[in-house]
Amino acid sequence: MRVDIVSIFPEYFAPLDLSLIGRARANGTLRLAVHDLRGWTHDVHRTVDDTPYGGGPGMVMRPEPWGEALDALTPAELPPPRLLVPSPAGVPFTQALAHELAAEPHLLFACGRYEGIDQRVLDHAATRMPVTEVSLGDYVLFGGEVAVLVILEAVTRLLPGVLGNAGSLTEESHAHGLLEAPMYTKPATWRGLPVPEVLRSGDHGRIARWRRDEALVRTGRRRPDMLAGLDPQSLDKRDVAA
Ligand SMILES: CN1CCCC[C@@H]1Cn1ccc2ccc(-c3n[nH]c(N)c3C#N)cc21
Repeated sequence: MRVDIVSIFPEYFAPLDLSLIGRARANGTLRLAVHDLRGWTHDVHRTVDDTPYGGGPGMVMRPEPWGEALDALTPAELPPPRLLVPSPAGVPFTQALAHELAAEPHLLFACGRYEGIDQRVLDHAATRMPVTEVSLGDYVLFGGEVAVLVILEAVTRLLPGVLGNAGSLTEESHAHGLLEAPMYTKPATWRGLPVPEVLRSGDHGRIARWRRDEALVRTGRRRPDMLAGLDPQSLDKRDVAA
């Protein structure tokens, strides 16, 4: 997968040299490049923002540098990338969308700042590539960089070979529509608190049932909305009893 990121704070993405993403880049699974939007400005002050038409607080990101940046990163001889624009007004970023993005050959992230990017940048881009405005959640950040870090981590871990134990992808929260069951490791008792006996029983059927039951209870208590969205086909009669 090829990933291009455009931002006025390219240094935000230094952490992408670390850990599993760093390894994915080193082995070629992920080909990532970060670009400074100011590289597409032509004035001495390298201006990327201006006052909003219609008035109001703050500044808006000018369309010209963005237009030139997106042109430079979407050469006509290559298939167009999917443009992702983090925004509080975007569609919710979910595990399902992470899987969708993990299947894309080329992602192009546009990190806005200030009050956002001039809408015409997205409208013009949509005439030549798929554009998705995406939101991490119902809270407000300073800009899109943190969102790109989150999205990139969620997507990269789904790429083949990135996670050593691909099995963990099938057992984690949101993978099967439920929150993950509680996890334990040694010692068997810690500060007087024991590990649930079933997890030390060696009975894998009982363990799987216990984990399923715990996941259902935890999801019902913390995220009843997820239970409502669960495919009834994925439940069995023992779940109903749980
Ligand atoms: C505060 N300021 C005036 C109100 C509008 C937003 C603006 C700040 N801002 C500029 C670019 C930009 C991109 C993403 C986000 C963002 N906030 N919350 C999310 N879940 C986000 C995502 N993903 C915020 C951004």
